[in-house]
Amino acid sequence: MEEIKVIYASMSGRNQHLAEYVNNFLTTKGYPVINEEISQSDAFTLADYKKVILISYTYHDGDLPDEALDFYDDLNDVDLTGVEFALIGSSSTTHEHFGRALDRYFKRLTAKQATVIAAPVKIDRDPQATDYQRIDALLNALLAD
Ligand SMILES: Cc1cc2nc3c(=O)[nH]c(=O)nc-3n(C[C@H](O)[C@H](O)[C@H](O)COP(=O)(O)O)c2cc1C
Repeated sequence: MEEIKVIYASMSGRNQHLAEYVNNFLTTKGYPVINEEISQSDAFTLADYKKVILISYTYHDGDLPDEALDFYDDLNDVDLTGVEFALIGSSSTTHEHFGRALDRYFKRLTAKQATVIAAPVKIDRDPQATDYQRIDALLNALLAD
């Protein structure tokens, strides 16, 4: 089966945990997974994949994590035609711009001809059982076609 890329940004561990959950979900179904922390991930290789899962917290005032900025800038210079993305992130409703980093990715990825398969799954801090169900549904949609 085709390799699926999972890229995550995490400062205090929640999104790293979500990346591990996603990895387990995919490998249990038999998909090979490449798992990368975002500062180690090369946006120029994204077009080599058919399916990518991007997992990120939101920082500052509704912005991307600092360690994601190079990756995000490089997205300007790639053509992602034919690549499907799913966006997931734990952030916090205590902040004004809840999970807005995911909205930024949504806009940029679609501007670069990627297909973002659904609205981002935004999770308030620690994931609950219903959040895992939302993640499962998103991943099943990503795998469906
Ligand atoms: C300084 C700071 C700024 C933050 N700003 C936002 C924000 O603007 N919007 C938001 O939804 N969450 C914000 N958060 C919350 C984090 O995104 C949230 O705690 C997230 O679960 C952290 O994920 P991690 O454990 O993977 O690092 C902020 C957290 C900190 C410490």
